[in-house]
Amino acid sequence: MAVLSLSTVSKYFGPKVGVEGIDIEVGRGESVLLFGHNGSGKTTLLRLLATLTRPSEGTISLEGTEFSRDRPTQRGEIGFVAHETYHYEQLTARENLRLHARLHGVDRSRCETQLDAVGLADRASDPVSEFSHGMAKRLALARATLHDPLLLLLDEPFTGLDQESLLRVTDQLRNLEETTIVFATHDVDHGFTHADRVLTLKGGQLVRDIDTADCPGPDAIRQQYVDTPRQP
Ligand SMILES: Nc1ncnc2c1ncn2[C@@H]1O[C@H](COP(=O)(O)OP(=O)(O)OP(=O)(O)O)[C@@H](O)[C@H]1O
Repeated sequence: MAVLSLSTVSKYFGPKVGVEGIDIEVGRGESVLLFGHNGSGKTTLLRLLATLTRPSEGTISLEGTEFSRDRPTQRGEIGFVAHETYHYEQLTARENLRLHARLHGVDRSRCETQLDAVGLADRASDPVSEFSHGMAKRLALARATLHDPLLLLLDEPFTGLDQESLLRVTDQLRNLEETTIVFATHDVDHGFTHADRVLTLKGGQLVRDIDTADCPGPDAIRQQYVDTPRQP
């Protein structure tokens, strides 16, 4: 059974199309790259999957249970690293993770494991306001995976990372074999390395769904990007 199912999902912003008529099934442990021009619907789709916004039409299910329109109960099964990192800037890295641990009923000792995994153990007592962008992003990944979510959503996880942060983040992702991952990135090289499938969006619609195993490499994806003209 698919872990994640979308059936004719659309999201409209007034007359504007966010996404339209999306049908997707994603299996456990599968890693799916969302690809497309600016404005093609990647963030809208991630926000729908994160239950931060509701579809205008269609249904989304996680492990066979449909997201309820009023009160989605699946948030505890989902981890999300958005464009913004949304930390409490005045709190330390450890305090940020402990808050999240309390919220999800996770043992606080796991915070230390996570800080270590993203290479922030020696900065655990520093306020996040003193962190670089890459460090804040690493902490966001530690927070998003702290409660061992079934579904991990990542919006541009590689953007603005220095070499060390990039290695830490990619290492973390590689270790999440059981987690279903949906991520959007313009960094095709890293995206391709971590994806089992590439979904291409255009004007909010899903126009291509290919397994990376059937694709010659990131250049072919890049070429497809060039060949897919922008929506007017
Ligand atoms: N809150 C909103 N109000 C109105 N229109 C919106 C809103 N959010 C998204 N849109 C529109 O929905 C479409 C899809 O936007 P979205 O942010 O999902 O694209 P994207 O593929 O993530 O782009 P990028 O690569 O720039 O991050 C765009 O036309 C955008 O203008």
